[in-house]
Amino acid sequence: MRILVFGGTGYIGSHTCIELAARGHDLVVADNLSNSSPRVLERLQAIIGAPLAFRNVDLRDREATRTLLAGAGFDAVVHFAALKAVGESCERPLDYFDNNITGTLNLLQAMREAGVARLVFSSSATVYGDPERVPVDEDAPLRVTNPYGRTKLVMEQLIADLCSAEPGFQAGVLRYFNPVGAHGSGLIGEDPGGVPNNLMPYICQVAVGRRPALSIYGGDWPTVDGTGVRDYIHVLDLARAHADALDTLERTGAGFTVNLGTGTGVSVLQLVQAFERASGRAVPYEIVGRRPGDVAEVYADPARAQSLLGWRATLDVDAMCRDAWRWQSMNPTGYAEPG
Ligand SMILES: NC(=O)c1ccc[n+]([C@@H]2O[C@H](COP(=O)([O-])OP(=O)(O)OC[C@H]3O[C@@H](n4cnc5c(N)ncnc54)[C@H](O)[C@@H]3O)[C@@H](O)[C@H]2O)c1
Ligand SMILES: O=c1ccn([C@@H]2O[C@H](COP(=O)(O)OP(=O)(O)O[C@H]3O[C@H](CO)[C@@H](O)[C@H](O)[C@H]3O)[C@@H](O)[C@H]2O)c(=O)[nH]1
Repeated sequence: MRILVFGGTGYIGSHTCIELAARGHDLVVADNLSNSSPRVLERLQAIIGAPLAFRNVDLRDREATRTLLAGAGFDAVVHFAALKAVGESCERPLDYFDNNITGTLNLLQAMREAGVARLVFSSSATVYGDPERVPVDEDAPLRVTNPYGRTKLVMEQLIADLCSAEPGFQAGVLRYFNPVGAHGSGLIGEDPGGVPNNLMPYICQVAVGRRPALSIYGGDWPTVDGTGVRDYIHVLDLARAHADALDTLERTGAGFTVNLGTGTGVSVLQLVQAFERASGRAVPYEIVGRRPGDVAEVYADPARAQSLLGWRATLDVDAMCRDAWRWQSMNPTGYAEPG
């Protein structure tokens, strides 16, 4: 298939490009580089062993998005491009609505005009808010707790309405749990700007000496050891799911919404210990107050992804930590030049 990967220089998009290229697809990567480095492209080309077409396009630019798709012969679009920081979305909700929702509308319109009828969309477990029970399956009530989550829910709904109105249009909606880890080459990985919001990149930066200690947000949650429990999933497993989702859309002609998680909950302390084992480095931490908006325990029921896509996660927490550490130790300052 000829595939447009929007947001393809980002963390999950870049790993997915490798999987799609390995399966013989012809790729065009588009991104406005608002949260990724152009260096990703060089690294991707080194891993793939072939040139990779890149277009610097902002999804908010409707004309540029139309031009990108028009007559380009794409069979499908994989749509990663979004702003994703929960705290920032509370401070700047309009930017999130504009970037994520308007951007997605522009993309859907451009797809329609260009006759591209297959979409794989990055959604998030954030659409479940604070779930009533775990594991969470796809029929659990949807309720969001912040503007970022709202954009994901609205985008899912817009896509569902379009699929109902136009039976030829098919979408695979993928609800990711907590993506971590990196490609085994150590050449690409997660490189958040500023202070990391998420646990694994924070642990990596402590282990590599960029930050003194991890703050653990709460030691009194009703969980196995009092710290928050999440479903961490290796980004390589996640990448594979996108290729499987495209194959499933092509094979069945029917859209779907699936959770992508391992089905296993891991606490903050368990992740810290696994990381220390994998890296041989100490990760000093202190337990501080709870972070506003956090919940005790969220992990997936991944059964639907297995039955519909034939996909299940195969890489465990030790592999996630080993690969995250390889990336961080080979690139202590991420994609930026050290110094
Ligand atoms: N990483 C997570 O924890 C997580 C969890 C659930 C869902 N998701 C979703 O998965 C997708 C990918 O996440 P990621 O972790 O790779 O994030 P990322 O920020 O690394 O990648 C997103 C990419 O999209 C690009 N982009 C953003 N707005 C754009 C625009 N208007 N036009 C063109 N490009 C634009 C950014 O420059 C970046 O390269 C996002 O939609 C995110 O919301 C991520
Ligand atoms: O410095 C830190 C960072 C996180 N945590 C804890 O670690 C766990 C995981 O936190 P984080 O990595 O921030 O993930 P989530 O809070 O689960 O949120 C992520 O996963 C959600 C579900 O996919 C998405 O909606 C969010 O956008 C994404 O940030 C939670 O218990 C946090 O309290 C700490 O203790 N210290």
